[in-house]
Amino acid sequence: MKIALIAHDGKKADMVHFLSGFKNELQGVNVELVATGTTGSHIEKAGFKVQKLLSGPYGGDAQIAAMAAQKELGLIIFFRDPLDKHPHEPDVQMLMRICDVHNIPLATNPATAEIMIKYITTQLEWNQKL
Ligand SMILES: O=C(CO)COP(=O)(O)O
Repeated sequence: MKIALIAHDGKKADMVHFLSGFKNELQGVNVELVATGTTGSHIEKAGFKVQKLLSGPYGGDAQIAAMAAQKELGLIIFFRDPLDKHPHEPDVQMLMRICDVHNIPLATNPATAEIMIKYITTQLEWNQKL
């Protein structure tokens, strides 16, 4: 399963902290990570293998939306910063709309993402044992 990761600048540290907490679980299952450019660089530095797309403001969110529309993603984790402005807000809205159009799970905060990651890693672990 492919998981897309995106974090606004004010939430990048939260993303790295979150993923690091699930490193063992994620490494034990068949999960591929894809991320917008700068988020991907942070994740890579934390020791994860990740496919990096364009930076968000340069089209990275749109690339993730295209992957979602083509059913290439099992889950999107997007830690948005609700206290900051973003020049590419239309792309952000478009990504969230595409997730709803195609019924793609989208976690926009760590509490939701934790529930999803725990569920997914348990299910994948179970399937890999079958
Ligand atoms: O802007 C973003 C999400 O809207 C994230 O993009 P970066 O990961 O390139 O900073």
